[in-house]
Amino acid sequence: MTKRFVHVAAGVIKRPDGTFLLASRPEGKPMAGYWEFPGGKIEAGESAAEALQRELHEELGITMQEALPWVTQNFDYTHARVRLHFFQVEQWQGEPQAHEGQQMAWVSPAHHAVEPVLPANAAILRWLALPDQMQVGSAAAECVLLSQLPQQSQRGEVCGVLGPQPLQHWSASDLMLQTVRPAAVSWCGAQVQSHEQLLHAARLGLDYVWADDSVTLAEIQAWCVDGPPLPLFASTHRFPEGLAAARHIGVHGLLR
Ligand SMILES: Nc1nc2c([nH]c(=O)n2[C@H]2C[C@H](O)[C@@H](COP(=O)(O)OP(=O)(O)OP(=O)(O)O)O2)c(=O)[nH]1
Ligand SMILES: [Mg+2]
Repeated sequence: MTKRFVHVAAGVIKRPDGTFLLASRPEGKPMAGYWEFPGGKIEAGESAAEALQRELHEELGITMQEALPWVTQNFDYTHARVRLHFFQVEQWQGEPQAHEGQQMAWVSPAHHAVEPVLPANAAILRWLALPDQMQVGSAAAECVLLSQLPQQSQRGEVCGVLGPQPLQHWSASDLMLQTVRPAAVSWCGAQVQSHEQLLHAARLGLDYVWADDSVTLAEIQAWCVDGPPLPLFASTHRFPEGLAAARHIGVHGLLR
């Protein structure tokens, strides 16, 4: 019999300098000593955001003021099969305090400094280094080239906070020909035009997808309802109101 999912809400509590909070799991819980994002199980009748609000108050004594839905991850532990609903929390009241005897650490995307981290969180930690506004190549024109001419999309560079690092950026049609993520690249993403393509990118373990201009706002909203399985970029002109509006519905960032 397949185990039922235990639904969990977890918060990436982020300060303006980009550092975020990790906490160690207290003694007595499964996987005690492992580091995690504060949060916990969603109780009957609660939305994921409501559960996070309650957990952050119980565990850290803070009052969350806004939660931006981000990504959802499934993981099979021996103790449970979990579905993790991650949010980014950038506004809260109070100073986080360890209410449950946990250790706490503010860490940066480039340097986590605490170990071991719960295995379901490995991809999450990588993804926190993705900028929220991205273009591929050193000029916007190259981005257009990369996305429109698949034969030229073998290798580019991610700009933004990543600095120049090898990137594989596939067109939607190239994506569907792939069966594994290439080993030699630091970052691997793809253009997507359908939900099927988005799910394929997640199965390959990619770092992001870009819903190109052919994807409607309604489709983007539908893909975000339950949290996309990996960071989702949308096109800049799909969100003329800007990045904040996109993040509000669960889009990671904008790509031009
Ligand atoms: N809070 C949190 N849980 C995570 C993360 N990653 C991850 O795999 N998990 C797993 C570990 C657990 O199996 C599950 C969370 O369940 P939990 O038992 O810690 O939840 P809780 O805080 O409500 O604890 P309790 O009241 O039941 O003692 O999700 C994460 O980043 N944060
Ligand atoms: Mg917890």
